[in-house]
Amino acid sequence: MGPRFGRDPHLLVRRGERPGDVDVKLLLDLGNTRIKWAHSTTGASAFDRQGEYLYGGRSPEDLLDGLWSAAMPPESVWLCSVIDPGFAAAFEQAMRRRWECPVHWVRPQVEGFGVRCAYVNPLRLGADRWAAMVGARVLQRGAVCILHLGTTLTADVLDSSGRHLGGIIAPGRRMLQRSLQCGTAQVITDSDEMQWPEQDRLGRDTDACVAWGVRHSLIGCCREVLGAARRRLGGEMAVILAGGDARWAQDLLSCASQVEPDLVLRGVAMIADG
Ligand SMILES: Nc1ncnc2c1ncn2[C@@H]1O[C@H](COP(=O)(O)OP(=O)(O)O)[C@@H](O)[C@H]1O
Ligand SMILES: CC(C)(COP(=O)(O)O)[C@@H](O)C(=O)NCCC(=O)O
Repeated sequence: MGPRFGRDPHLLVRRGERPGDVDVKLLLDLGNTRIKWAHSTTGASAFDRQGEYLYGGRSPEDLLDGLWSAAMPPESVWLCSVIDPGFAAAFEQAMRRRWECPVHWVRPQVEGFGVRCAYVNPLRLGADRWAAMVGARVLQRGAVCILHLGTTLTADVLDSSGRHLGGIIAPGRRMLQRSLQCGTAQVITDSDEMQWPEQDRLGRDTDACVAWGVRHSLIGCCREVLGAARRRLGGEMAVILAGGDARWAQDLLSCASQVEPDLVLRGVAMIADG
């Protein structure tokens, strides 16, 4: 029996379509907030985003029920993970038990897929940041700044030769909001959903003050990074916005940018294609 997507409160975007019984790679992006997954048959230009889940405290077995419902197992699995290594290992074992197919981990490299990593120890770089840079090179051959607005806000800058010049890691939208609630006694907000009433960009109650504070923190940080990237590159670059809050940020950044919520999966597809 296939997964019961319709009744699952954790499925956020759209129901996973059943892959046909053909050789399909399963691409997984295990982020700190959500699992995103896609199918790929012919590589980077043809990956097919399937859906996304919040983890919701569920077991790997439960999560897998929602990821693949075809009779044939995937040809291979490509796993890009930045979550707890113990949970990721349990996830891998569950997949191996279920499908007996190869499971490949995305690992950052000194150099590969047209990208040269700035880290002295590339294995310390998040696998999702590496995959995003590989994905960005498919989309942009020139200099590029990736702003990834997920659980965290990360930025990574590549010059036109694919040299990674470095980046930043900062708290993301929900993390910022929750840190205020966790770290204070009286900053209490009514909901996780933030509203930005079009006033003068200053709040007049706690909800609005937090909403504007979070927004200014994120957008101000993005603008600082873009300025630093321009100075370092000595000129303009393309801007790619990725992650769950990419669309939200695009409206606010007032610069030319391309939204690619699935940039990590695009990179994983490229890596899986060899
Ligand atoms: N229903 C939701 N649950 C959690 N986060 C959401 C939701 N809708 C939008 N978001 C935003 O998406 C961000 C997470 O983006 P995502 O790309 O999934 O992160 P990650 O790759 O780190 O798992 C959160 O910071 C949050 O602001
Ligand atoms: C910075 C990150 C937490 C971002 O994860 P995300 O917000 O996409 O879930 C992840 O890339 C990570 O754990 N990186 C390891 C440290 C580093 O990149 O230097």
